[in-house]
Amino acid sequence: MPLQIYNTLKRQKEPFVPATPGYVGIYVCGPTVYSDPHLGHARGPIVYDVLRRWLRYQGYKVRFVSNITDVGHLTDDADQGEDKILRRAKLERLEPMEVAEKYMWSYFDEMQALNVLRPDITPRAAGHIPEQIELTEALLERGHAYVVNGSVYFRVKSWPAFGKLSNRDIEEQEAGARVEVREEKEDPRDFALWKRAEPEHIMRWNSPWGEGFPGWHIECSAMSLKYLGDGFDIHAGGVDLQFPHHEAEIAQAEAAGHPFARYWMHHYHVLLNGQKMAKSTGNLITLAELRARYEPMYIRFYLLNSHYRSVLDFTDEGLEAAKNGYLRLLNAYREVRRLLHNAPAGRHAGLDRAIENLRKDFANALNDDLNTAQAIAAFFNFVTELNKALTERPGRESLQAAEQVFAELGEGVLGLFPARVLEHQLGGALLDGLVNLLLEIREEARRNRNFALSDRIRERLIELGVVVEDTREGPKWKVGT
Ligand SMILES: Nc1ncnc2c1ncn2[C@@H]1O[C@H](COP(=O)(O)OP(=O)(O)OP(=O)(O)O)[C@@H](O)[C@H]1O
Ligand SMILES: [Zn+2]
Repeated sequence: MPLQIYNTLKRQKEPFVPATPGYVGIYVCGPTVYSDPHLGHARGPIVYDVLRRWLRYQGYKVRFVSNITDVGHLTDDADQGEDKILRRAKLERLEPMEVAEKYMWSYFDEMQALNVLRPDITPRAAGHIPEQIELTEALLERGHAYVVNGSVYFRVKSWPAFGKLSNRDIEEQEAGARVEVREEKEDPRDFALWKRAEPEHIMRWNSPWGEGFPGWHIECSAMSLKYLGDGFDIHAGGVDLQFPHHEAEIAQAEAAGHPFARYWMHHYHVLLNGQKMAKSTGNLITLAELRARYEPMYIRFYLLNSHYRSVLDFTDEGLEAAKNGYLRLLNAYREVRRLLHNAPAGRHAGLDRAIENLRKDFANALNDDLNTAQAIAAFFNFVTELNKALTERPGRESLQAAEQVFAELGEGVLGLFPARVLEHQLGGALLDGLVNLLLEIREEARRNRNFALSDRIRERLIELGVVVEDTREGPKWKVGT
């Protein structure tokens, strides 16, 4: 089965066919950088990271673009209120661009810790003012926008397709629209493409309409078209962005004569106490707080262990369970790597079959609208079979194939086993060698009835997080619980 993606535009799963064979362009709406990222901010980047890795694994050349909003996002969706970054700058007594820089790096650091690949391009809104002005001019020329008092608004009435993504009827929107919005708009449903800067507004640029700043939605249309071209493949973001943000993005691009994204993917929210985690409400747990308590790979595993189109209500117990599940996979991977050091040549039919099944089930899961939870379940089934096979001392060729499947699918696609985790903290040849040496000394001490020494070695290892288990075949150890 080829890759199927749930396309919000069509409200159904569809086979994914890129516009240009062999190439895929993806645009993901990134954060507005005015505070430290929370757990919710990690879901989209991790899910679309797996999408990107999966496409790449299948041989596509992927261009992955994800923006940083550093201007234009106001505290109120109806084009009123303050710029979120400017408000924070006043609070922290910083330049607005210092705020953007500070929180952009805090976001990048978190993404790196979570093993999210860097985007190929990370365009910033403030660095693309000419492109946004140009698109606004094209809309004016075609009669889809109008100028009032130095601001430019998109004329929703002129674009009947407005609402097609979120399935809203524009006439109904008219009835439901808020009445207290700025009187300068022709119609309350219209939205700002460019806004006149009041004297105290320090984030301002020259434009054909005077000094001002771009509306929030226009950056994504301008920057995605610039880097991915007309009719690009996939546009993604959180479900909260469907309306008005994505709806506006489509209207701005298409009304200016540019066919827009062909597949729209939306991930559902991470909740805390039943409510969306969000900066604006303060209902959140930051990634930094979580990382102080948990290895980032537990967090990545936790987020991938549910489907992206289901809401995920965060609990500590859920994360603890993810930790145990993750360690089960990691320890199996470690064990394979350890046994490979001196395995005799040969194959193991049961293990070979388990690897083949894993490859098949994994592909089916991801091809079914990126079902990462199902792909992880396939790994668990595999580890059960693997552990059985390991008691029968499988030969090197089969162990190598098992190592490869962990590397290719576990790390290459799911991004769960970066070198950092394998090599340093939780494994690696040196660590293996040192722990094995200590256990040999401990065995010798026991044989010599030097229990003080053997107990000391065991206790110190436990303190370091190495669990030693004495079995009939000798001591075994693993890292973690
Ligand atoms: N709780 C959440 N779960 C999943 N995705 C989220 C969550 N909150 C935000 N996102 C996504 O993160 C990206 C950045 O969003 P944004 O910077 O607007 O964050 P936010 O926390 O929702 O901010 P605000 O509360 O001010 O609206 C968007 O794609 C958005 O959909
Ligand atoms: Zn966007």
